[in-house]
Amino acid sequence: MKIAIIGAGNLGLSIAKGILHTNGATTMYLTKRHIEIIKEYEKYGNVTVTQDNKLAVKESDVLIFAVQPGHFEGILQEVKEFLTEKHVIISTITGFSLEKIESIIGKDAYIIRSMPNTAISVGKSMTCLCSNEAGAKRIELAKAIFNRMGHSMEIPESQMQAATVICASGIAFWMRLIRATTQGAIQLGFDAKEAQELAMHTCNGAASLLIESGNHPEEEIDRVTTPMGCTIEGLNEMEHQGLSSSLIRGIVASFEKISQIRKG
Ligand SMILES: NC(=O)C1=CN([C@@H]2O[C@H](COP(=O)(O)OP(=O)(O)OC[C@H]3O[C@@H](n4cnc5c(N)ncnc54)[C@H](OP(=O)(O)O)[C@@H]3O)[C@@H](O)[C@H]2O)C=CC1
Ligand SMILES: O=C(O)[C@@H]1CCC=N1
Repeated sequence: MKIAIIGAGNLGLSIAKGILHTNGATTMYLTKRHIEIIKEYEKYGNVTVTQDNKLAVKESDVLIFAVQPGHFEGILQEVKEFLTEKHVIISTITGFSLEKIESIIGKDAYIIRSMPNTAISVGKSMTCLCSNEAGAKRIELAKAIFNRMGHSMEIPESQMQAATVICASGIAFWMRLIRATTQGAIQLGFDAKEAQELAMHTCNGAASLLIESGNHPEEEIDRVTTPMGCTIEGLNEMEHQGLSSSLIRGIVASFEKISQIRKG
């Protein structure tokens, strides 16, 4: 697979790492304007780092766009004359609709919108996908690419905004929960490194329990909460302080912000 990542920033480089980690490409082009800081990626023999988006497009089949929303249209205009039938266009851009992409490069292009997260760098991204009508013929290919680097789900485009909050921003939300747990553990006497180790692996265990058992979280909570014990005491205090409520409100605020970005 010949892959280009147009916009090798935070997300683009995470995808590049995930692809390298899984030997997912025969050749990979990484583009950005200031390439000095990513030149080191050329140590992987099959990687070319360049400012030249047109070259990357001509030399690749799968094009993953990971630039800021305000840059996307200009870049599509720049490369559109080099797009051919061989290309699969995968956009990670928040709030940029399939219709808008089609209006720039045409309805016949195979266009996929994807919403991965930065855990793609370690092969653990939850990635949501949707496509335009033509792109439906390439959605299985896109799923195969992202399934090598985590788990994917095809969703209607109308849910992409919600998926952005839950899956992409979600990484930051979970990080803060892990960080807060770490701070609690430090207060209880663990040193900082140990505290983070305890928090990370407990979080990993909780998610794995649900993934592997298919159980509802409350079923697992019931197994932990001894009557009159310390777990229910802590959990109820967290809820009195608004734990679930603040998470839900944060998720909704994040969702509403994307609507503003789209309008802007
Ligand atoms: N970060 C995340 O976790 C997620 C981000 N997204 C979406 O992915 C997109 C990228 O986000 P993120 O990685 O955080 O943003 P970054 O700003 O980190 O990365 C964007 C990159 O695009 C490059 N760029 C800008 N102009 C051009 C150009 N003309 N040609 C080639 N490259 C260019 C920039 O580098 P330079 O200035 O050197 O050109 C920069 O490295 C956004 O649309 C975001 O909504 C989606 C899911 C998760
Ligand atoms: O914060 C943002 O707007 C982008 C989209 C999801 C993750 N980062």
